Amino acid sequence: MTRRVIVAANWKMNGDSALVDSMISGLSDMESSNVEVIICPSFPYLSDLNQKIKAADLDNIIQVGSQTVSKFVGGAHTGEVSTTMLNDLSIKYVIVGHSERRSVYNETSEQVASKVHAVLDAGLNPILCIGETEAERADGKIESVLLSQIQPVIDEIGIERFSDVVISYEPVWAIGTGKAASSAMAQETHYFIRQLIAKQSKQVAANISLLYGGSVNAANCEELFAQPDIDGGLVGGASLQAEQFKIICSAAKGK
Ligand SMILES: O=C(CO)COP(=O)(O)O
Repeated sequence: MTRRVIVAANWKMNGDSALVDSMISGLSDMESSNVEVIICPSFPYLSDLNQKIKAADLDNIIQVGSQTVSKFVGGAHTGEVSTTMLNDLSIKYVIVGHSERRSVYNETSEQVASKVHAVLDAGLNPILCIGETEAERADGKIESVLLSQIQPVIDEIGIERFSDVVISYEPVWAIGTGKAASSAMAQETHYFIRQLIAKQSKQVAANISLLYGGSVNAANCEELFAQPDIDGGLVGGASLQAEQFKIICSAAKGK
């Protein structure tokens, strides 16, 4: 896949039917651009959001994604949702390995790799989240942590298929804290990630889309997205307000 500009909304476990409706009306004046806009609500709202996007003629601008998925295709897995089900609902993207899933639900990088594999096999687009904690940064472990999160995925799917993965670098200390990484710090880490991939394939490194996530808002998005190795963002809190989210999507235009 070639490098794309993407702004994705991760609603996390927030929102309800009213939010779906207010987002559709708030985003109804969005125009088509080079930016792929994706909204990832909780499972119960995927179908409703997707149908309302189509009904509002926004489906050439906004796509829908889920926040996680099972690595299994079906069967006795109570509480889980499969890629087959997401395909059935015409969902195109899946966030995989968000730090909240890793830390609260103990997802390992090997499990995350299996999920990425399942997502690709189903013809869906994975958004793989990686990022270090504050303590790991303080200990100078950023690079080894990022490698330990990326390499199991490359080992699982092979470097050629890795270009179909969108990466979101989300330093854990920047998530939900209001303390985004500075644009220089984010660029430095994105550059490192691209170089790390380039050691295995220069072509994949050039083509892969690298998003930044962690306290992206209407005030800091422009500077972050202006960085050469930042191809867009994965937005939490600020994606729950249509006006802020539109500003963030606009800031990625023309990259
Ligand atoms: O975790 C995030 C997106 O996946 C970032 O969340 P915030 O934008 O709320 O910091």
